Amino acid sequence: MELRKTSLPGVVVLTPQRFGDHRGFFSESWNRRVLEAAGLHLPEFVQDNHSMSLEVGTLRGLHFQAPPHAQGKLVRCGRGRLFDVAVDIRKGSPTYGQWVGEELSYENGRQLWIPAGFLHGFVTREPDTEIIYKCTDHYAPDCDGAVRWDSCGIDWGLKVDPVLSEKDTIAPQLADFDSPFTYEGTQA
Ligand SMILES: Cc1cn([C@H]2C[C@H](O)[C@@H](COP(=O)(O)OP(=O)(O)O[C@H]3O[C@@H](C)C(=O)[C@@H](O)[C@H]3O)O2)c(=O)[nH]c1=O
Repeated sequence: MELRKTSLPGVVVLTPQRFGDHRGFFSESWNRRVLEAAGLHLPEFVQDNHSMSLEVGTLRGLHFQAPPHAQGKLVRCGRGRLFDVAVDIRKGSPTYGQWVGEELSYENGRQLWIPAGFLHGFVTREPDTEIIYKCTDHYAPDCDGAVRWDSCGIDWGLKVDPVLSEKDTIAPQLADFDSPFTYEGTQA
């Protein structure tokens, strides 16, 4: 397991080991003991999500769940290729409003750990791209929230207009958004 810090403290890129042979490969996509030995202590996960997006340029985000159902997410790509993004929305954080992005693909096997207190979103870079992510809290529609994808200065690398949900089209701009999160220092 290889761990790489990003420019946002707490957001980490993980690359699990792959064992290739004539059949293909084997990889432990999640192993708490291995991660803890490498120094990353993550909260308990209670829900796994899986979605597929048909078209290149499908953009889902930027999403969060507010406390008391805030979610940390461990994200990977099951098929295809996507650009995954986290934005710090913890009030008082030295990196409030800053973003990091990482390309996650079936080929590279990378994962992104996004703690609670960050927006999450992604755009697909191949047709039929699948994303799979573990969450630290259950889905709570009443706590569900979104910020406009184009209000955080993110370079999505888009070559076409994104395919969006209705909810994501009408989300507020980051500048008009009153975040429910407060900075409490860097945490897993
Ligand atoms: C997120 C979620 C949605 N749903 C339902 C609600 C709705 O009918 C349908 C589609 O929901 P959405 O449009 O919110 O799906 P989507 O736009 O893919 O939302 C997801 O985007 C990424 C970026 C995230 O980080 C996730 O947490 C989640 O917000 O699935 C669940 O049943 N459980 C869940 O955990």
